[in-house]
Amino acid sequence: MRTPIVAGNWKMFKTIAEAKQFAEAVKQQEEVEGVEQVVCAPFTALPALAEALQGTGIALGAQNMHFEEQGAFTGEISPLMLKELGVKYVIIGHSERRQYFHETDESVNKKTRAALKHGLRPIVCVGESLEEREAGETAAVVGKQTKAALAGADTAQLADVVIAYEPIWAIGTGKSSTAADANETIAVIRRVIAEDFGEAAASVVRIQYGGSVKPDNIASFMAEPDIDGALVGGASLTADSFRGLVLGAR
Ligand SMILES: O=C(CO)COP(=O)(O)O
Repeated sequence: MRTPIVAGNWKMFKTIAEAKQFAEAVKQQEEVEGVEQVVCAPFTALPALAEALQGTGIALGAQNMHFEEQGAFTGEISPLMLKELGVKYVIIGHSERRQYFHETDESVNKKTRAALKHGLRPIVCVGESLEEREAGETAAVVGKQTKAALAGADTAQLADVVIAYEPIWAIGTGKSSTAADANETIAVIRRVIAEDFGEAAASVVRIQYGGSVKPDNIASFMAEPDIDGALVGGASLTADSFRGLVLGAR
């Protein structure tokens, strides 16, 4: 049994004060069992959230990291720095980072392996563009991204890996994939992992859908056999909406 996982990706939203307000609002709510919950916040909000989220059942996540432990890499944050803050998850290779910050399959692979080496759980993002989808290349594109991201990982580490399938055309557009289409592509991802790491390892990897997930559509995705959770942008920004997502994922 794979435990469902709902992760909020706050992107470049929320000051420290706003992040604290979110945590305070969450504390007023009753805890929900049976769903792993993660908030991936901007670096600047992580220290305050590490404290403010204590006792809420929400784990802390980052949105990126460098693959080296330290060095002359101006502006970057290392796995050790995230660990020190109590960060548990880190988003790797989000399509916005691939598109705007030149992340490649190779850097995604280095970061994924570095996260696993340091005991951070990577949420590895894969997904096709609209052009690729219309050309019938979805399975090939996400298959290649998945294989490249996980190359060289230890089979035993796969239980700590989360893959987020986020079709680029569905991100922030209000146009989500159908649950059936998302499940079909996620099944492809699982098959590709099985080719490289075996059926047993592939069966424990959690694979999320992301792209315009809301409290009122998350249940339809969760009803699909291969979808284990969601990576959510816009709808993760308020405590009420985040709770709606978590309740819908049970
Ligand atoms: O990019 C996403 C999460 O990483 C999805 O964003 P939205 O949920 O805002 O579409």
